Amino acid sequence: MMTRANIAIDGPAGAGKSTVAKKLAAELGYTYIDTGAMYRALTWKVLQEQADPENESAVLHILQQMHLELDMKNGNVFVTVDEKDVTDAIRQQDVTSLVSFTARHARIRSEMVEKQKKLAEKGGTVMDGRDIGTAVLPDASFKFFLNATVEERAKRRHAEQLQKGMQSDLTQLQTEIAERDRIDSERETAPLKKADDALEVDTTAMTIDEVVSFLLGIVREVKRYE
Ligand SMILES: Nc1ncnc2c1ncn2[C@@H]1O[C@H](COP(=O)(O)OP(=O)(O)O)[C@@H](O)[C@H]1O
Ligand SMILES: Nc1ccn([C@@H]2O[C@H](COP(=O)(O)OP(=O)(O)O)[C@@H](O)[C@H]2O)c(=O)n1
Repeated sequence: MMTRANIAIDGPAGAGKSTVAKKLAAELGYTYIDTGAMYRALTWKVLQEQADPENESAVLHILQQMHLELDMKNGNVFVTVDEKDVTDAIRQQDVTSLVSFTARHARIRSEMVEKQKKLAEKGGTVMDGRDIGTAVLPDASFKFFLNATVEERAKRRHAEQLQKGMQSDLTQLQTEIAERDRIDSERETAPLKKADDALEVDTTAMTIDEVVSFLLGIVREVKRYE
């Protein structure tokens, strides 16, 4: 019988994780779990409460009090905090520039990892983030680490923001992405890092469909021989 695997997708900002994870999940009939949206939602709430993102106890208190929900509707992730739809708000610049600071604390990460493990306990998930292969799902059946040059990742985000009618400055975006990757890679707890047993895929010169087909090929091929 085909088992329902868990698939871990990690990588730096703009590598294509959420786009690819969503499509892979749809192809396999799996649930997509966007862990970045969880850290973003927490950061949104920290901003609302005018708390200091560097203050671990204050951030932890907010996390323990807030009610966070992730739902898929028509192929998109909707995020609710305390009954309020924050789907668009969590993608705004104020949240983006602070999220790596709230995500740096050990106690925050341990609460988040617990929640994420629970979401995946029945299998059949595609989960994307920074520490999925290393900390959240170390036993995942498939681990991918998507990467691309920082120039390409900034270009992709720039195109996306312009398409959404948002303001965007390519040079600034590249600096912001590189800085966020630096903070994510240098933190002490579960830094952004390829798991030793993950397959790294350089997507710089690949289209979205090429990346999806490549990953899907591996998942289907391996499952056939399980
Ligand atoms: N291989 C690719 N080629 C071109 N554009 C891509 C590719 N992968 C993703 N994108 C686009 O780049 C942007 C960032 O992708 P996203 O999935 O949000 O990245 P991540 O989740 O890794 O931050 C999106 O607009 C997406 O459509
Ligand atoms: N598993 C995860 C997911 C996200 N994060 C943090 O949350 C931020 C936002 O993640 P995201 O996946 O939404 O970011 P993008 O790659 O979409 O820009 C990251 O820069 C990390 O600081 C994390 O620490 N661990």
